[in-house]
Amino acid sequence: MTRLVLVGPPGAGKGTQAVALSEQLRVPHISTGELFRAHVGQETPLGQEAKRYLDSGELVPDSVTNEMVRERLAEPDAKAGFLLDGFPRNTKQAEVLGEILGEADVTLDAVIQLQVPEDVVVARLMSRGRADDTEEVIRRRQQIYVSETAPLLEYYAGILVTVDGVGSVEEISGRVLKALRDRT
Ligand SMILES: Nc1ncnc2c1ncn2[C@@H]1O[C@H](COP(=O)(O)OP(=O)(O)O)[C@@H](O)[C@H]1O
Repeated sequence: MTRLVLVGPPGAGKGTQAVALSEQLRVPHISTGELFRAHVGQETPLGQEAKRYLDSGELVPDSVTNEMVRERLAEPDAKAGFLLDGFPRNTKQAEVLGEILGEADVTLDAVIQLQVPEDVVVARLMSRGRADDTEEVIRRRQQIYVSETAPLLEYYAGILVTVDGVGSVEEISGRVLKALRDRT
């Protein structure tokens, strides 16, 4: 049970849970948002391309995102497993992920959905204060989640594990680990 994807609206706590879960499961945490922010911070060509999308809350074009993920998954530490956070974010990206894994003859074990009511999500984001956490950009990211990312729940219906994302960090990671155990 080591190749996992974490899905949930912005503010669902994916990043926080991913850190806790990747420690417990001993797999690398791969966050596309963090990878993009690192590129922007280091002013790489990819970062220069991605910056305006991050600033506005739009998705970075699939061609850029997919290549970045492909390279990250090719690194040795991702061979035995990974926890993807923020990717895929639409069904096209999910298809590309399927191709990347197919080339290595492996498949996803589970897609974990963190379920959090929208008012809780917005309150969390407003108090977080990251550069892209202004009200307008938050609203745009939520819209994109509904229109682009939520269809993944259908796409992954067969391996979807839905977990209540309201509670303490430990409570929620405990729920995820239990749900993964109960599944097999
Ligand atoms: N898979 C992806 N495809 C396209 N853009 C992405 C992807 N992952 C992250 N991004 C970009 O990075 C931004 C921040 O992502 P992330 O850190 O996951 O934040 P959040 O989960 O709060 O939306 C997104 O708004 C988007 O611009």
